[in-house]
Amino acid sequence: MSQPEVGPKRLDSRDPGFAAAFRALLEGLREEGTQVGAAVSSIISDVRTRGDDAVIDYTARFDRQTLTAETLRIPDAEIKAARKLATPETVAALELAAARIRAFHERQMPEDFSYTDAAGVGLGARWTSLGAAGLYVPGGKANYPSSVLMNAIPAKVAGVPRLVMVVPTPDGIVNPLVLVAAEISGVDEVYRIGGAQAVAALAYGTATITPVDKITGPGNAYVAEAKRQVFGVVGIDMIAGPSEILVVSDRDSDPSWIAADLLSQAEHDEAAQSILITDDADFATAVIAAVERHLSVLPREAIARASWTTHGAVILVPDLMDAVPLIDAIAPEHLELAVADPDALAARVRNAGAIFMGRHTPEAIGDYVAGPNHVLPTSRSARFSSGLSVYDFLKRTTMVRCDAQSIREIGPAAVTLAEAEGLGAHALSVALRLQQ
Ligand SMILES: NC(=O)c1ccc[n+]([C@@H]2O[C@H](COP(=O)([O-])OP(=O)(O)OC[C@H]3O[C@@H](n4cnc5c(N)ncnc54)[C@H](O)[C@@H]3O)[C@@H](O)[C@H]2O)c1
Ligand SMILES: N[C@H](CO)Cc1c[nH]c[nH+]1
Ligand SMILES: [Zn+2]
Repeated sequence: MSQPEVGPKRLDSRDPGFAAAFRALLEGLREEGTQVGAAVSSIISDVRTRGDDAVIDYTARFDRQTLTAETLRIPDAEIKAARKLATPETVAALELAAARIRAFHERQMPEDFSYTDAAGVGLGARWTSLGAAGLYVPGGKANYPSSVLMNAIPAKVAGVPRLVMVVPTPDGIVNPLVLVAAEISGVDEVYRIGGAQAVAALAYGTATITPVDKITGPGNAYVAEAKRQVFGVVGIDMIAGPSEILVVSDRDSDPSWIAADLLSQAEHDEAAQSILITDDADFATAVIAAVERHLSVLPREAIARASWTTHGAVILVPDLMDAVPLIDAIAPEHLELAVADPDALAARVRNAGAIFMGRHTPEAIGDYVAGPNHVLPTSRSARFSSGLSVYDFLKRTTMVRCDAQSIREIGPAAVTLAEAEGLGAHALSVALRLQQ
């Protein structure tokens, strides 16, 4: 295919230069390193030393908001009052989304197990929730109430007793829908702070904010770097990169639908990536033309256009099954299969954060109301990780129970292994119990 001067990259898997062009495309999916490490580490150490005072100073500097220790937290009355600032349809839509997300995540709850083996040893594993989870909600360019539901509901379903949300409110402006979503999903405390200082406060605590056990949620480069730096003190979910969508479509899809699907992720971020794989060159051309038509009516046209023209790609393959190795290499955050038999393709795909099956399942339905989580692995990390779930808010503890008889059955082998490792106290602690 010929390359247009501006627009998505066009690749054909039959071209001799395809392998190199595809490698370059994958390179573009790699998370870019950030240059904010030193600034973030100084903010974190300041919050550890000066607590609330440091958080208040950074909030004044970056969010142009004057707070005191007493006003860091958004009062429950203000959160309840937010409902009156939202339209009834929006609240109803959030409630429908919450119910569907809750129902899906309830199905993920794993079961404890226990049994007694042939040697008479009692064995098992039980799940317990984290004690406290911190949810970061971005407050600058993107401020999504749907992401509040997606982070908070799995934690609630897992049984986390304390859920703490932080959201920067630049110039004091709060998005009421974010507060409504927090209330619907059962968030216990909300603080009007953001950036690395909020992450540090959640991880280390201040006089006002009791520390949490794990921090989840997306954010800008400062937030992502802060999460990296506090990992180990607390758990984190993932470092989320820009959104991605990969659509595989045959010629029978409506080009206008597919164009809108590609733009649905392009409009998130200039760095988002939207890729179409198809087996029909005319269809590819029709989708590119439809993208142009849609772009001009989008409220976030500039962002979507920048993303599509710099990171968009259309790949032509001779047969749709030839898409499978490309999908696995891209390991997309979202994979849409707009083909006649999505099951046949899906069965062969190993790497994808979430799969949307068939022409009537746009990715955007999953962003809001389908039920599965929309916090998904990006930057090819679907090769080794999964989307946010109740498992992120649970941990497993194993249990062992020997009695005088069963320890005599398995203990001698433990003594042998301890001696082989030169660990005398290990050997002794078992051997003493064999002499009863
Ligand atoms: N993957 C997802 O699901 C998803 C969802 C929503 C948002 N996002 C991403 O989250 C990001 C949100 O970023 P945002 O900026 O809009 O909001 P944000 O809340 O992440 O960042 C705002 C904070 O950044 C800090 N900050 C800004 N400039 C700073 C500086 N010079 N030095 C130190 N700290 C500074 C401030 O403390 C401010 O409160 C975007 O990149 C967006 O794409 C991703
Ligand atoms: N698609 C985004 C995650 O990649 C999530 C989102 C929030 N609102 C709309 N979409
Ligand atoms: Zn989205």
